[in-house]
Amino acid sequence: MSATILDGKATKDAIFEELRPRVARLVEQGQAPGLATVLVGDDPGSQSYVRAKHNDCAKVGIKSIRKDLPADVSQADVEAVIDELNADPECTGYIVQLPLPKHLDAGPLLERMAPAKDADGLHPISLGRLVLGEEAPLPCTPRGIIELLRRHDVELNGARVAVVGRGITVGRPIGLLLTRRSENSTVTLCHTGTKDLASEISRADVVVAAAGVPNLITADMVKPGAAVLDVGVTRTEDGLAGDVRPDVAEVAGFLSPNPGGVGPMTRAMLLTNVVEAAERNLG
Ligand SMILES: Nc1nc(=O)c2c([nH]1)NC[C@@H]1CN(c3ccc(C(=O)N[C@@H](CCC(=O)O)C(=O)O)cc3)C=[N+]21
Repeated sequence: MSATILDGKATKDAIFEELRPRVARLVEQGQAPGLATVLVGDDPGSQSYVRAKHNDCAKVGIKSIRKDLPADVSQADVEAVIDELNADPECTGYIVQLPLPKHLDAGPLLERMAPAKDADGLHPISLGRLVLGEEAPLPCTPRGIIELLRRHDVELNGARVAVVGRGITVGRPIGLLLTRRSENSTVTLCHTGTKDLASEISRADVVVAAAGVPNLITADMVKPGAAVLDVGVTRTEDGLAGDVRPDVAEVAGFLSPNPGGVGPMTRAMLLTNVVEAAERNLG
């Protein structure tokens, strides 16, 4: 048996097709969505992610604005850029690309962003609204994972989901989404303090591997037929490695590859958040 591939790239393309007419309608109504990115420094990985986001915007007709700042920019100068984007009517949503250089204090910068323009869904106000069950932009990677599963008819209602990793962008928030009534999953959050990871994984119908530990999830742990999402990426001497060992494909029912899985879905959800924010502005 070999797993059905959860193709994030093709699914992203399908979502872009759905966004294009919504963007055109917003433009007609004078509410053109505009995504801005704030990028500090010249990390090649970050630069390539940001470039991809601007290419995506061009594909669906969203205006995009780039704020590229030098690696040694001061906290005050980043604050000034954030204030400028908060005030700019052409920017309806934006992100500050993470990680930021160590001399910058990320928390106060992210909190300074206007919550209505939070395209990542990671602003403390957005995360608070998610906990409260209020409408808010949703964190892009968790939302992308759920969308990828839904579009491949993977059952979430009543499913046992094992999440591995408690990071802010994926592991911590995804349980909030999956345990809403609309998803109705039962979630176990595993982390470095988990006593028996293999036994937690073996019970799961869906495994979300977001630990950033290469090959952490192995075929012997996975319940036959389970859906496994490889979210972690680590740069190793032999190139990029995911959290899921390739032999998992022989046991899993569904597998999201890395690259080509959750990464493109994250970008599709970023643009979805921007379009939805512009639609909310229309009322
Ligand atoms: N404020 C902020 N928001 C983010 O969403 C954010 C961030 N900072 N910092 C870094 C991480 C990482 N991230 C990725 C998004 C898409 C791909 C993606 O599309 N990857 C392609 C491959 C792209 C390539 O090969 O370069 C794939 O998986 O197929 C990867 C990684 C978003 N992040």
